[in-house]
Amino acid sequence: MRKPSAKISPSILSADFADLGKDAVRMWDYGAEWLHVDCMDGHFVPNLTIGPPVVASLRKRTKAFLDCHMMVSDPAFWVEEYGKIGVDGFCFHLESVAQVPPSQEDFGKLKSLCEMIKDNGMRAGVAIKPGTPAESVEPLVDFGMVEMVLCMTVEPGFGGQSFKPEVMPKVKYLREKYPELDIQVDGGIGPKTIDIAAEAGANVIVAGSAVFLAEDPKLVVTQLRKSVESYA
Ligand SMILES: O=C(CO)[C@@H](O)[C@H](O)COP(=O)(O)O
Ligand SMILES: [Co+2]
Repeated sequence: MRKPSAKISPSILSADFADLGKDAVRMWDYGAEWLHVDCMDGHFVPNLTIGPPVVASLRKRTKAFLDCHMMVSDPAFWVEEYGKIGVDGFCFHLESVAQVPPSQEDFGKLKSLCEMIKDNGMRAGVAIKPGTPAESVEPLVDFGMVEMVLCMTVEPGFGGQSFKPEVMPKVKYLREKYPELDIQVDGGIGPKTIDIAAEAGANVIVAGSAVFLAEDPKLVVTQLRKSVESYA
């Protein structure tokens, strides 16, 4: 069975924040069907980025699938507002809601959070840090609570870090177990690292600095897609 289609999601964390609208539009023009929006609250991670007003302005500018990566301590607090804005994907961190591995009580919380995300018109995704095992998210996939697992390939918080190849066995394991699952990788992905991630089975590709700092960002978007498609 082929893995799901490639989705390229440039991370606007590396864009020019004084010109976000323009950068969002040009990513769509370069062929990126998703736009990755890193929402950080300064608590879950030691960095502060953007929230609802900016995400709402982005929504007005782009037709891309708005892929919000919620690096926040209380994701449930934000669900309704992001739903109203018209965000497409709401991906919360497992570690922000549950112990690792999650307890029985945590599964109750996770289930209601995922239901809330869907009731507010968004796709639910779960993100895990490099050190969090794949097994911790299996029940969320098995019970249809999430449609995407994001395997972080750097510690969340900042763009421009180095890709962690040690995360790849986790991606491989999830791909073998779930051939139709959207598996996203995020952190340090670019032309030099994409083949490792694509071969492991990732199909949703986030790239920030590799796209925005490139001389030819369109070429990078095309290279990322080609690599994912060649390992389909
Ligand atoms: O979520 C994050 C960082 O926490 C990412 O989305 C980064 O913004 C990706 O940037 P690069 O590593 O591709 O520069
Ligand atoms: Co991200």
